[in-house]
Amino acid sequence: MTDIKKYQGVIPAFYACYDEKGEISPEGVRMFTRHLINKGVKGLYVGGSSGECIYHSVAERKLVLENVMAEAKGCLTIIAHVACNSTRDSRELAAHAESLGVDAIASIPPIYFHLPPYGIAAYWNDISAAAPNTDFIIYNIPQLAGVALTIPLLREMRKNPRVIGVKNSSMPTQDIQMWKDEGGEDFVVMNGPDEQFISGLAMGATGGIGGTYAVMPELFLKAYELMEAGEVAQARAIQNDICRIIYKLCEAHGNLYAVMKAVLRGKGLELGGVREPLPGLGEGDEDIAAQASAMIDAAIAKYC
Ligand SMILES: CC(=O)N[C@H](C=O)[C@@H](O)[C@H](O)[C@H](O)CO
Ligand SMILES: CC(=O)C(=O)O
Repeated sequence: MTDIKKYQGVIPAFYACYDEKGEISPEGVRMFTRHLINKGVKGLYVGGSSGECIYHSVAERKLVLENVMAEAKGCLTIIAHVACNSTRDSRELAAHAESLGVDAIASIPPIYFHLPPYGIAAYWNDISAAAPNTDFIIYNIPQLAGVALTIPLLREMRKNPRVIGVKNSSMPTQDIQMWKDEGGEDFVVMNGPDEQFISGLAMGATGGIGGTYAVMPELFLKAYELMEAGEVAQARAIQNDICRIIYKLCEAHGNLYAVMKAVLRGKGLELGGVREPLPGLGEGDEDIAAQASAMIDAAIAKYC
């Protein structure tokens, strides 16, 4: 039986941490993990989109997870995203994640080739079978993966007792309602789009996993707390500020993750840049990061 409480709350997506040469920095990973533990988040989503997983080798992804676990095991809920292009590599990461004692593994659908539903189910079940004692979370992100979760596919996947939930990054919050209704009371459904955090919660999401949480965890934690308490008006005020901050971050020429790491750099946390082909910071982007950082500080001072 899943302990749904483990997934109730704010789970930042972990960023890739590089040294000055652009290699994975184990020290950076540990420092960033400690930083987020100190902020009071519920857990971490490691090796997902925000973790730049698709640009990392299997060995690099293991190194990241090992260093996160060294700091966070036993004090945070850890969800390791393990999907690679091939089932073979994904299974290797799944088994590795289980050996480290993560709470759950997660997987996007197979990318590039749009496989039929039975091919997607086989991929997910093969990955899950490589971590036979670990919860499995389906990652639905149709706008990037190119294929979407459907109710028939979810029904098929729920024959696997390890499938405990969906991380839903599609834009309709209606999808959250559908997965939750199909899965039942104890089924975990995590909100993806940070711009709709409180709407996802209102539709019944268990909690959220998001790419921008790590630059402003205080705001997401406060919004979550207010939604739990039924204080929707104040939660909405925070959500509005969160959205304005995200729009500011997205004004930059550089990739969102590069800008968010610039924000964290300004707060004393050096996590490096982003791996190519993601565009790094361009002219004027430092200013945008500084403006976003000031907006974050002001919102924290106002609400937290
Ligand atoms: C498409 C995508 O990456 N979605 C992320 C996960 O659901 C979000 O957390 C975004 O990073 C966030 O909403 C910013 O747009
Ligand atoms: C943002 C997110 O959900 C990810 O990193 O996959």
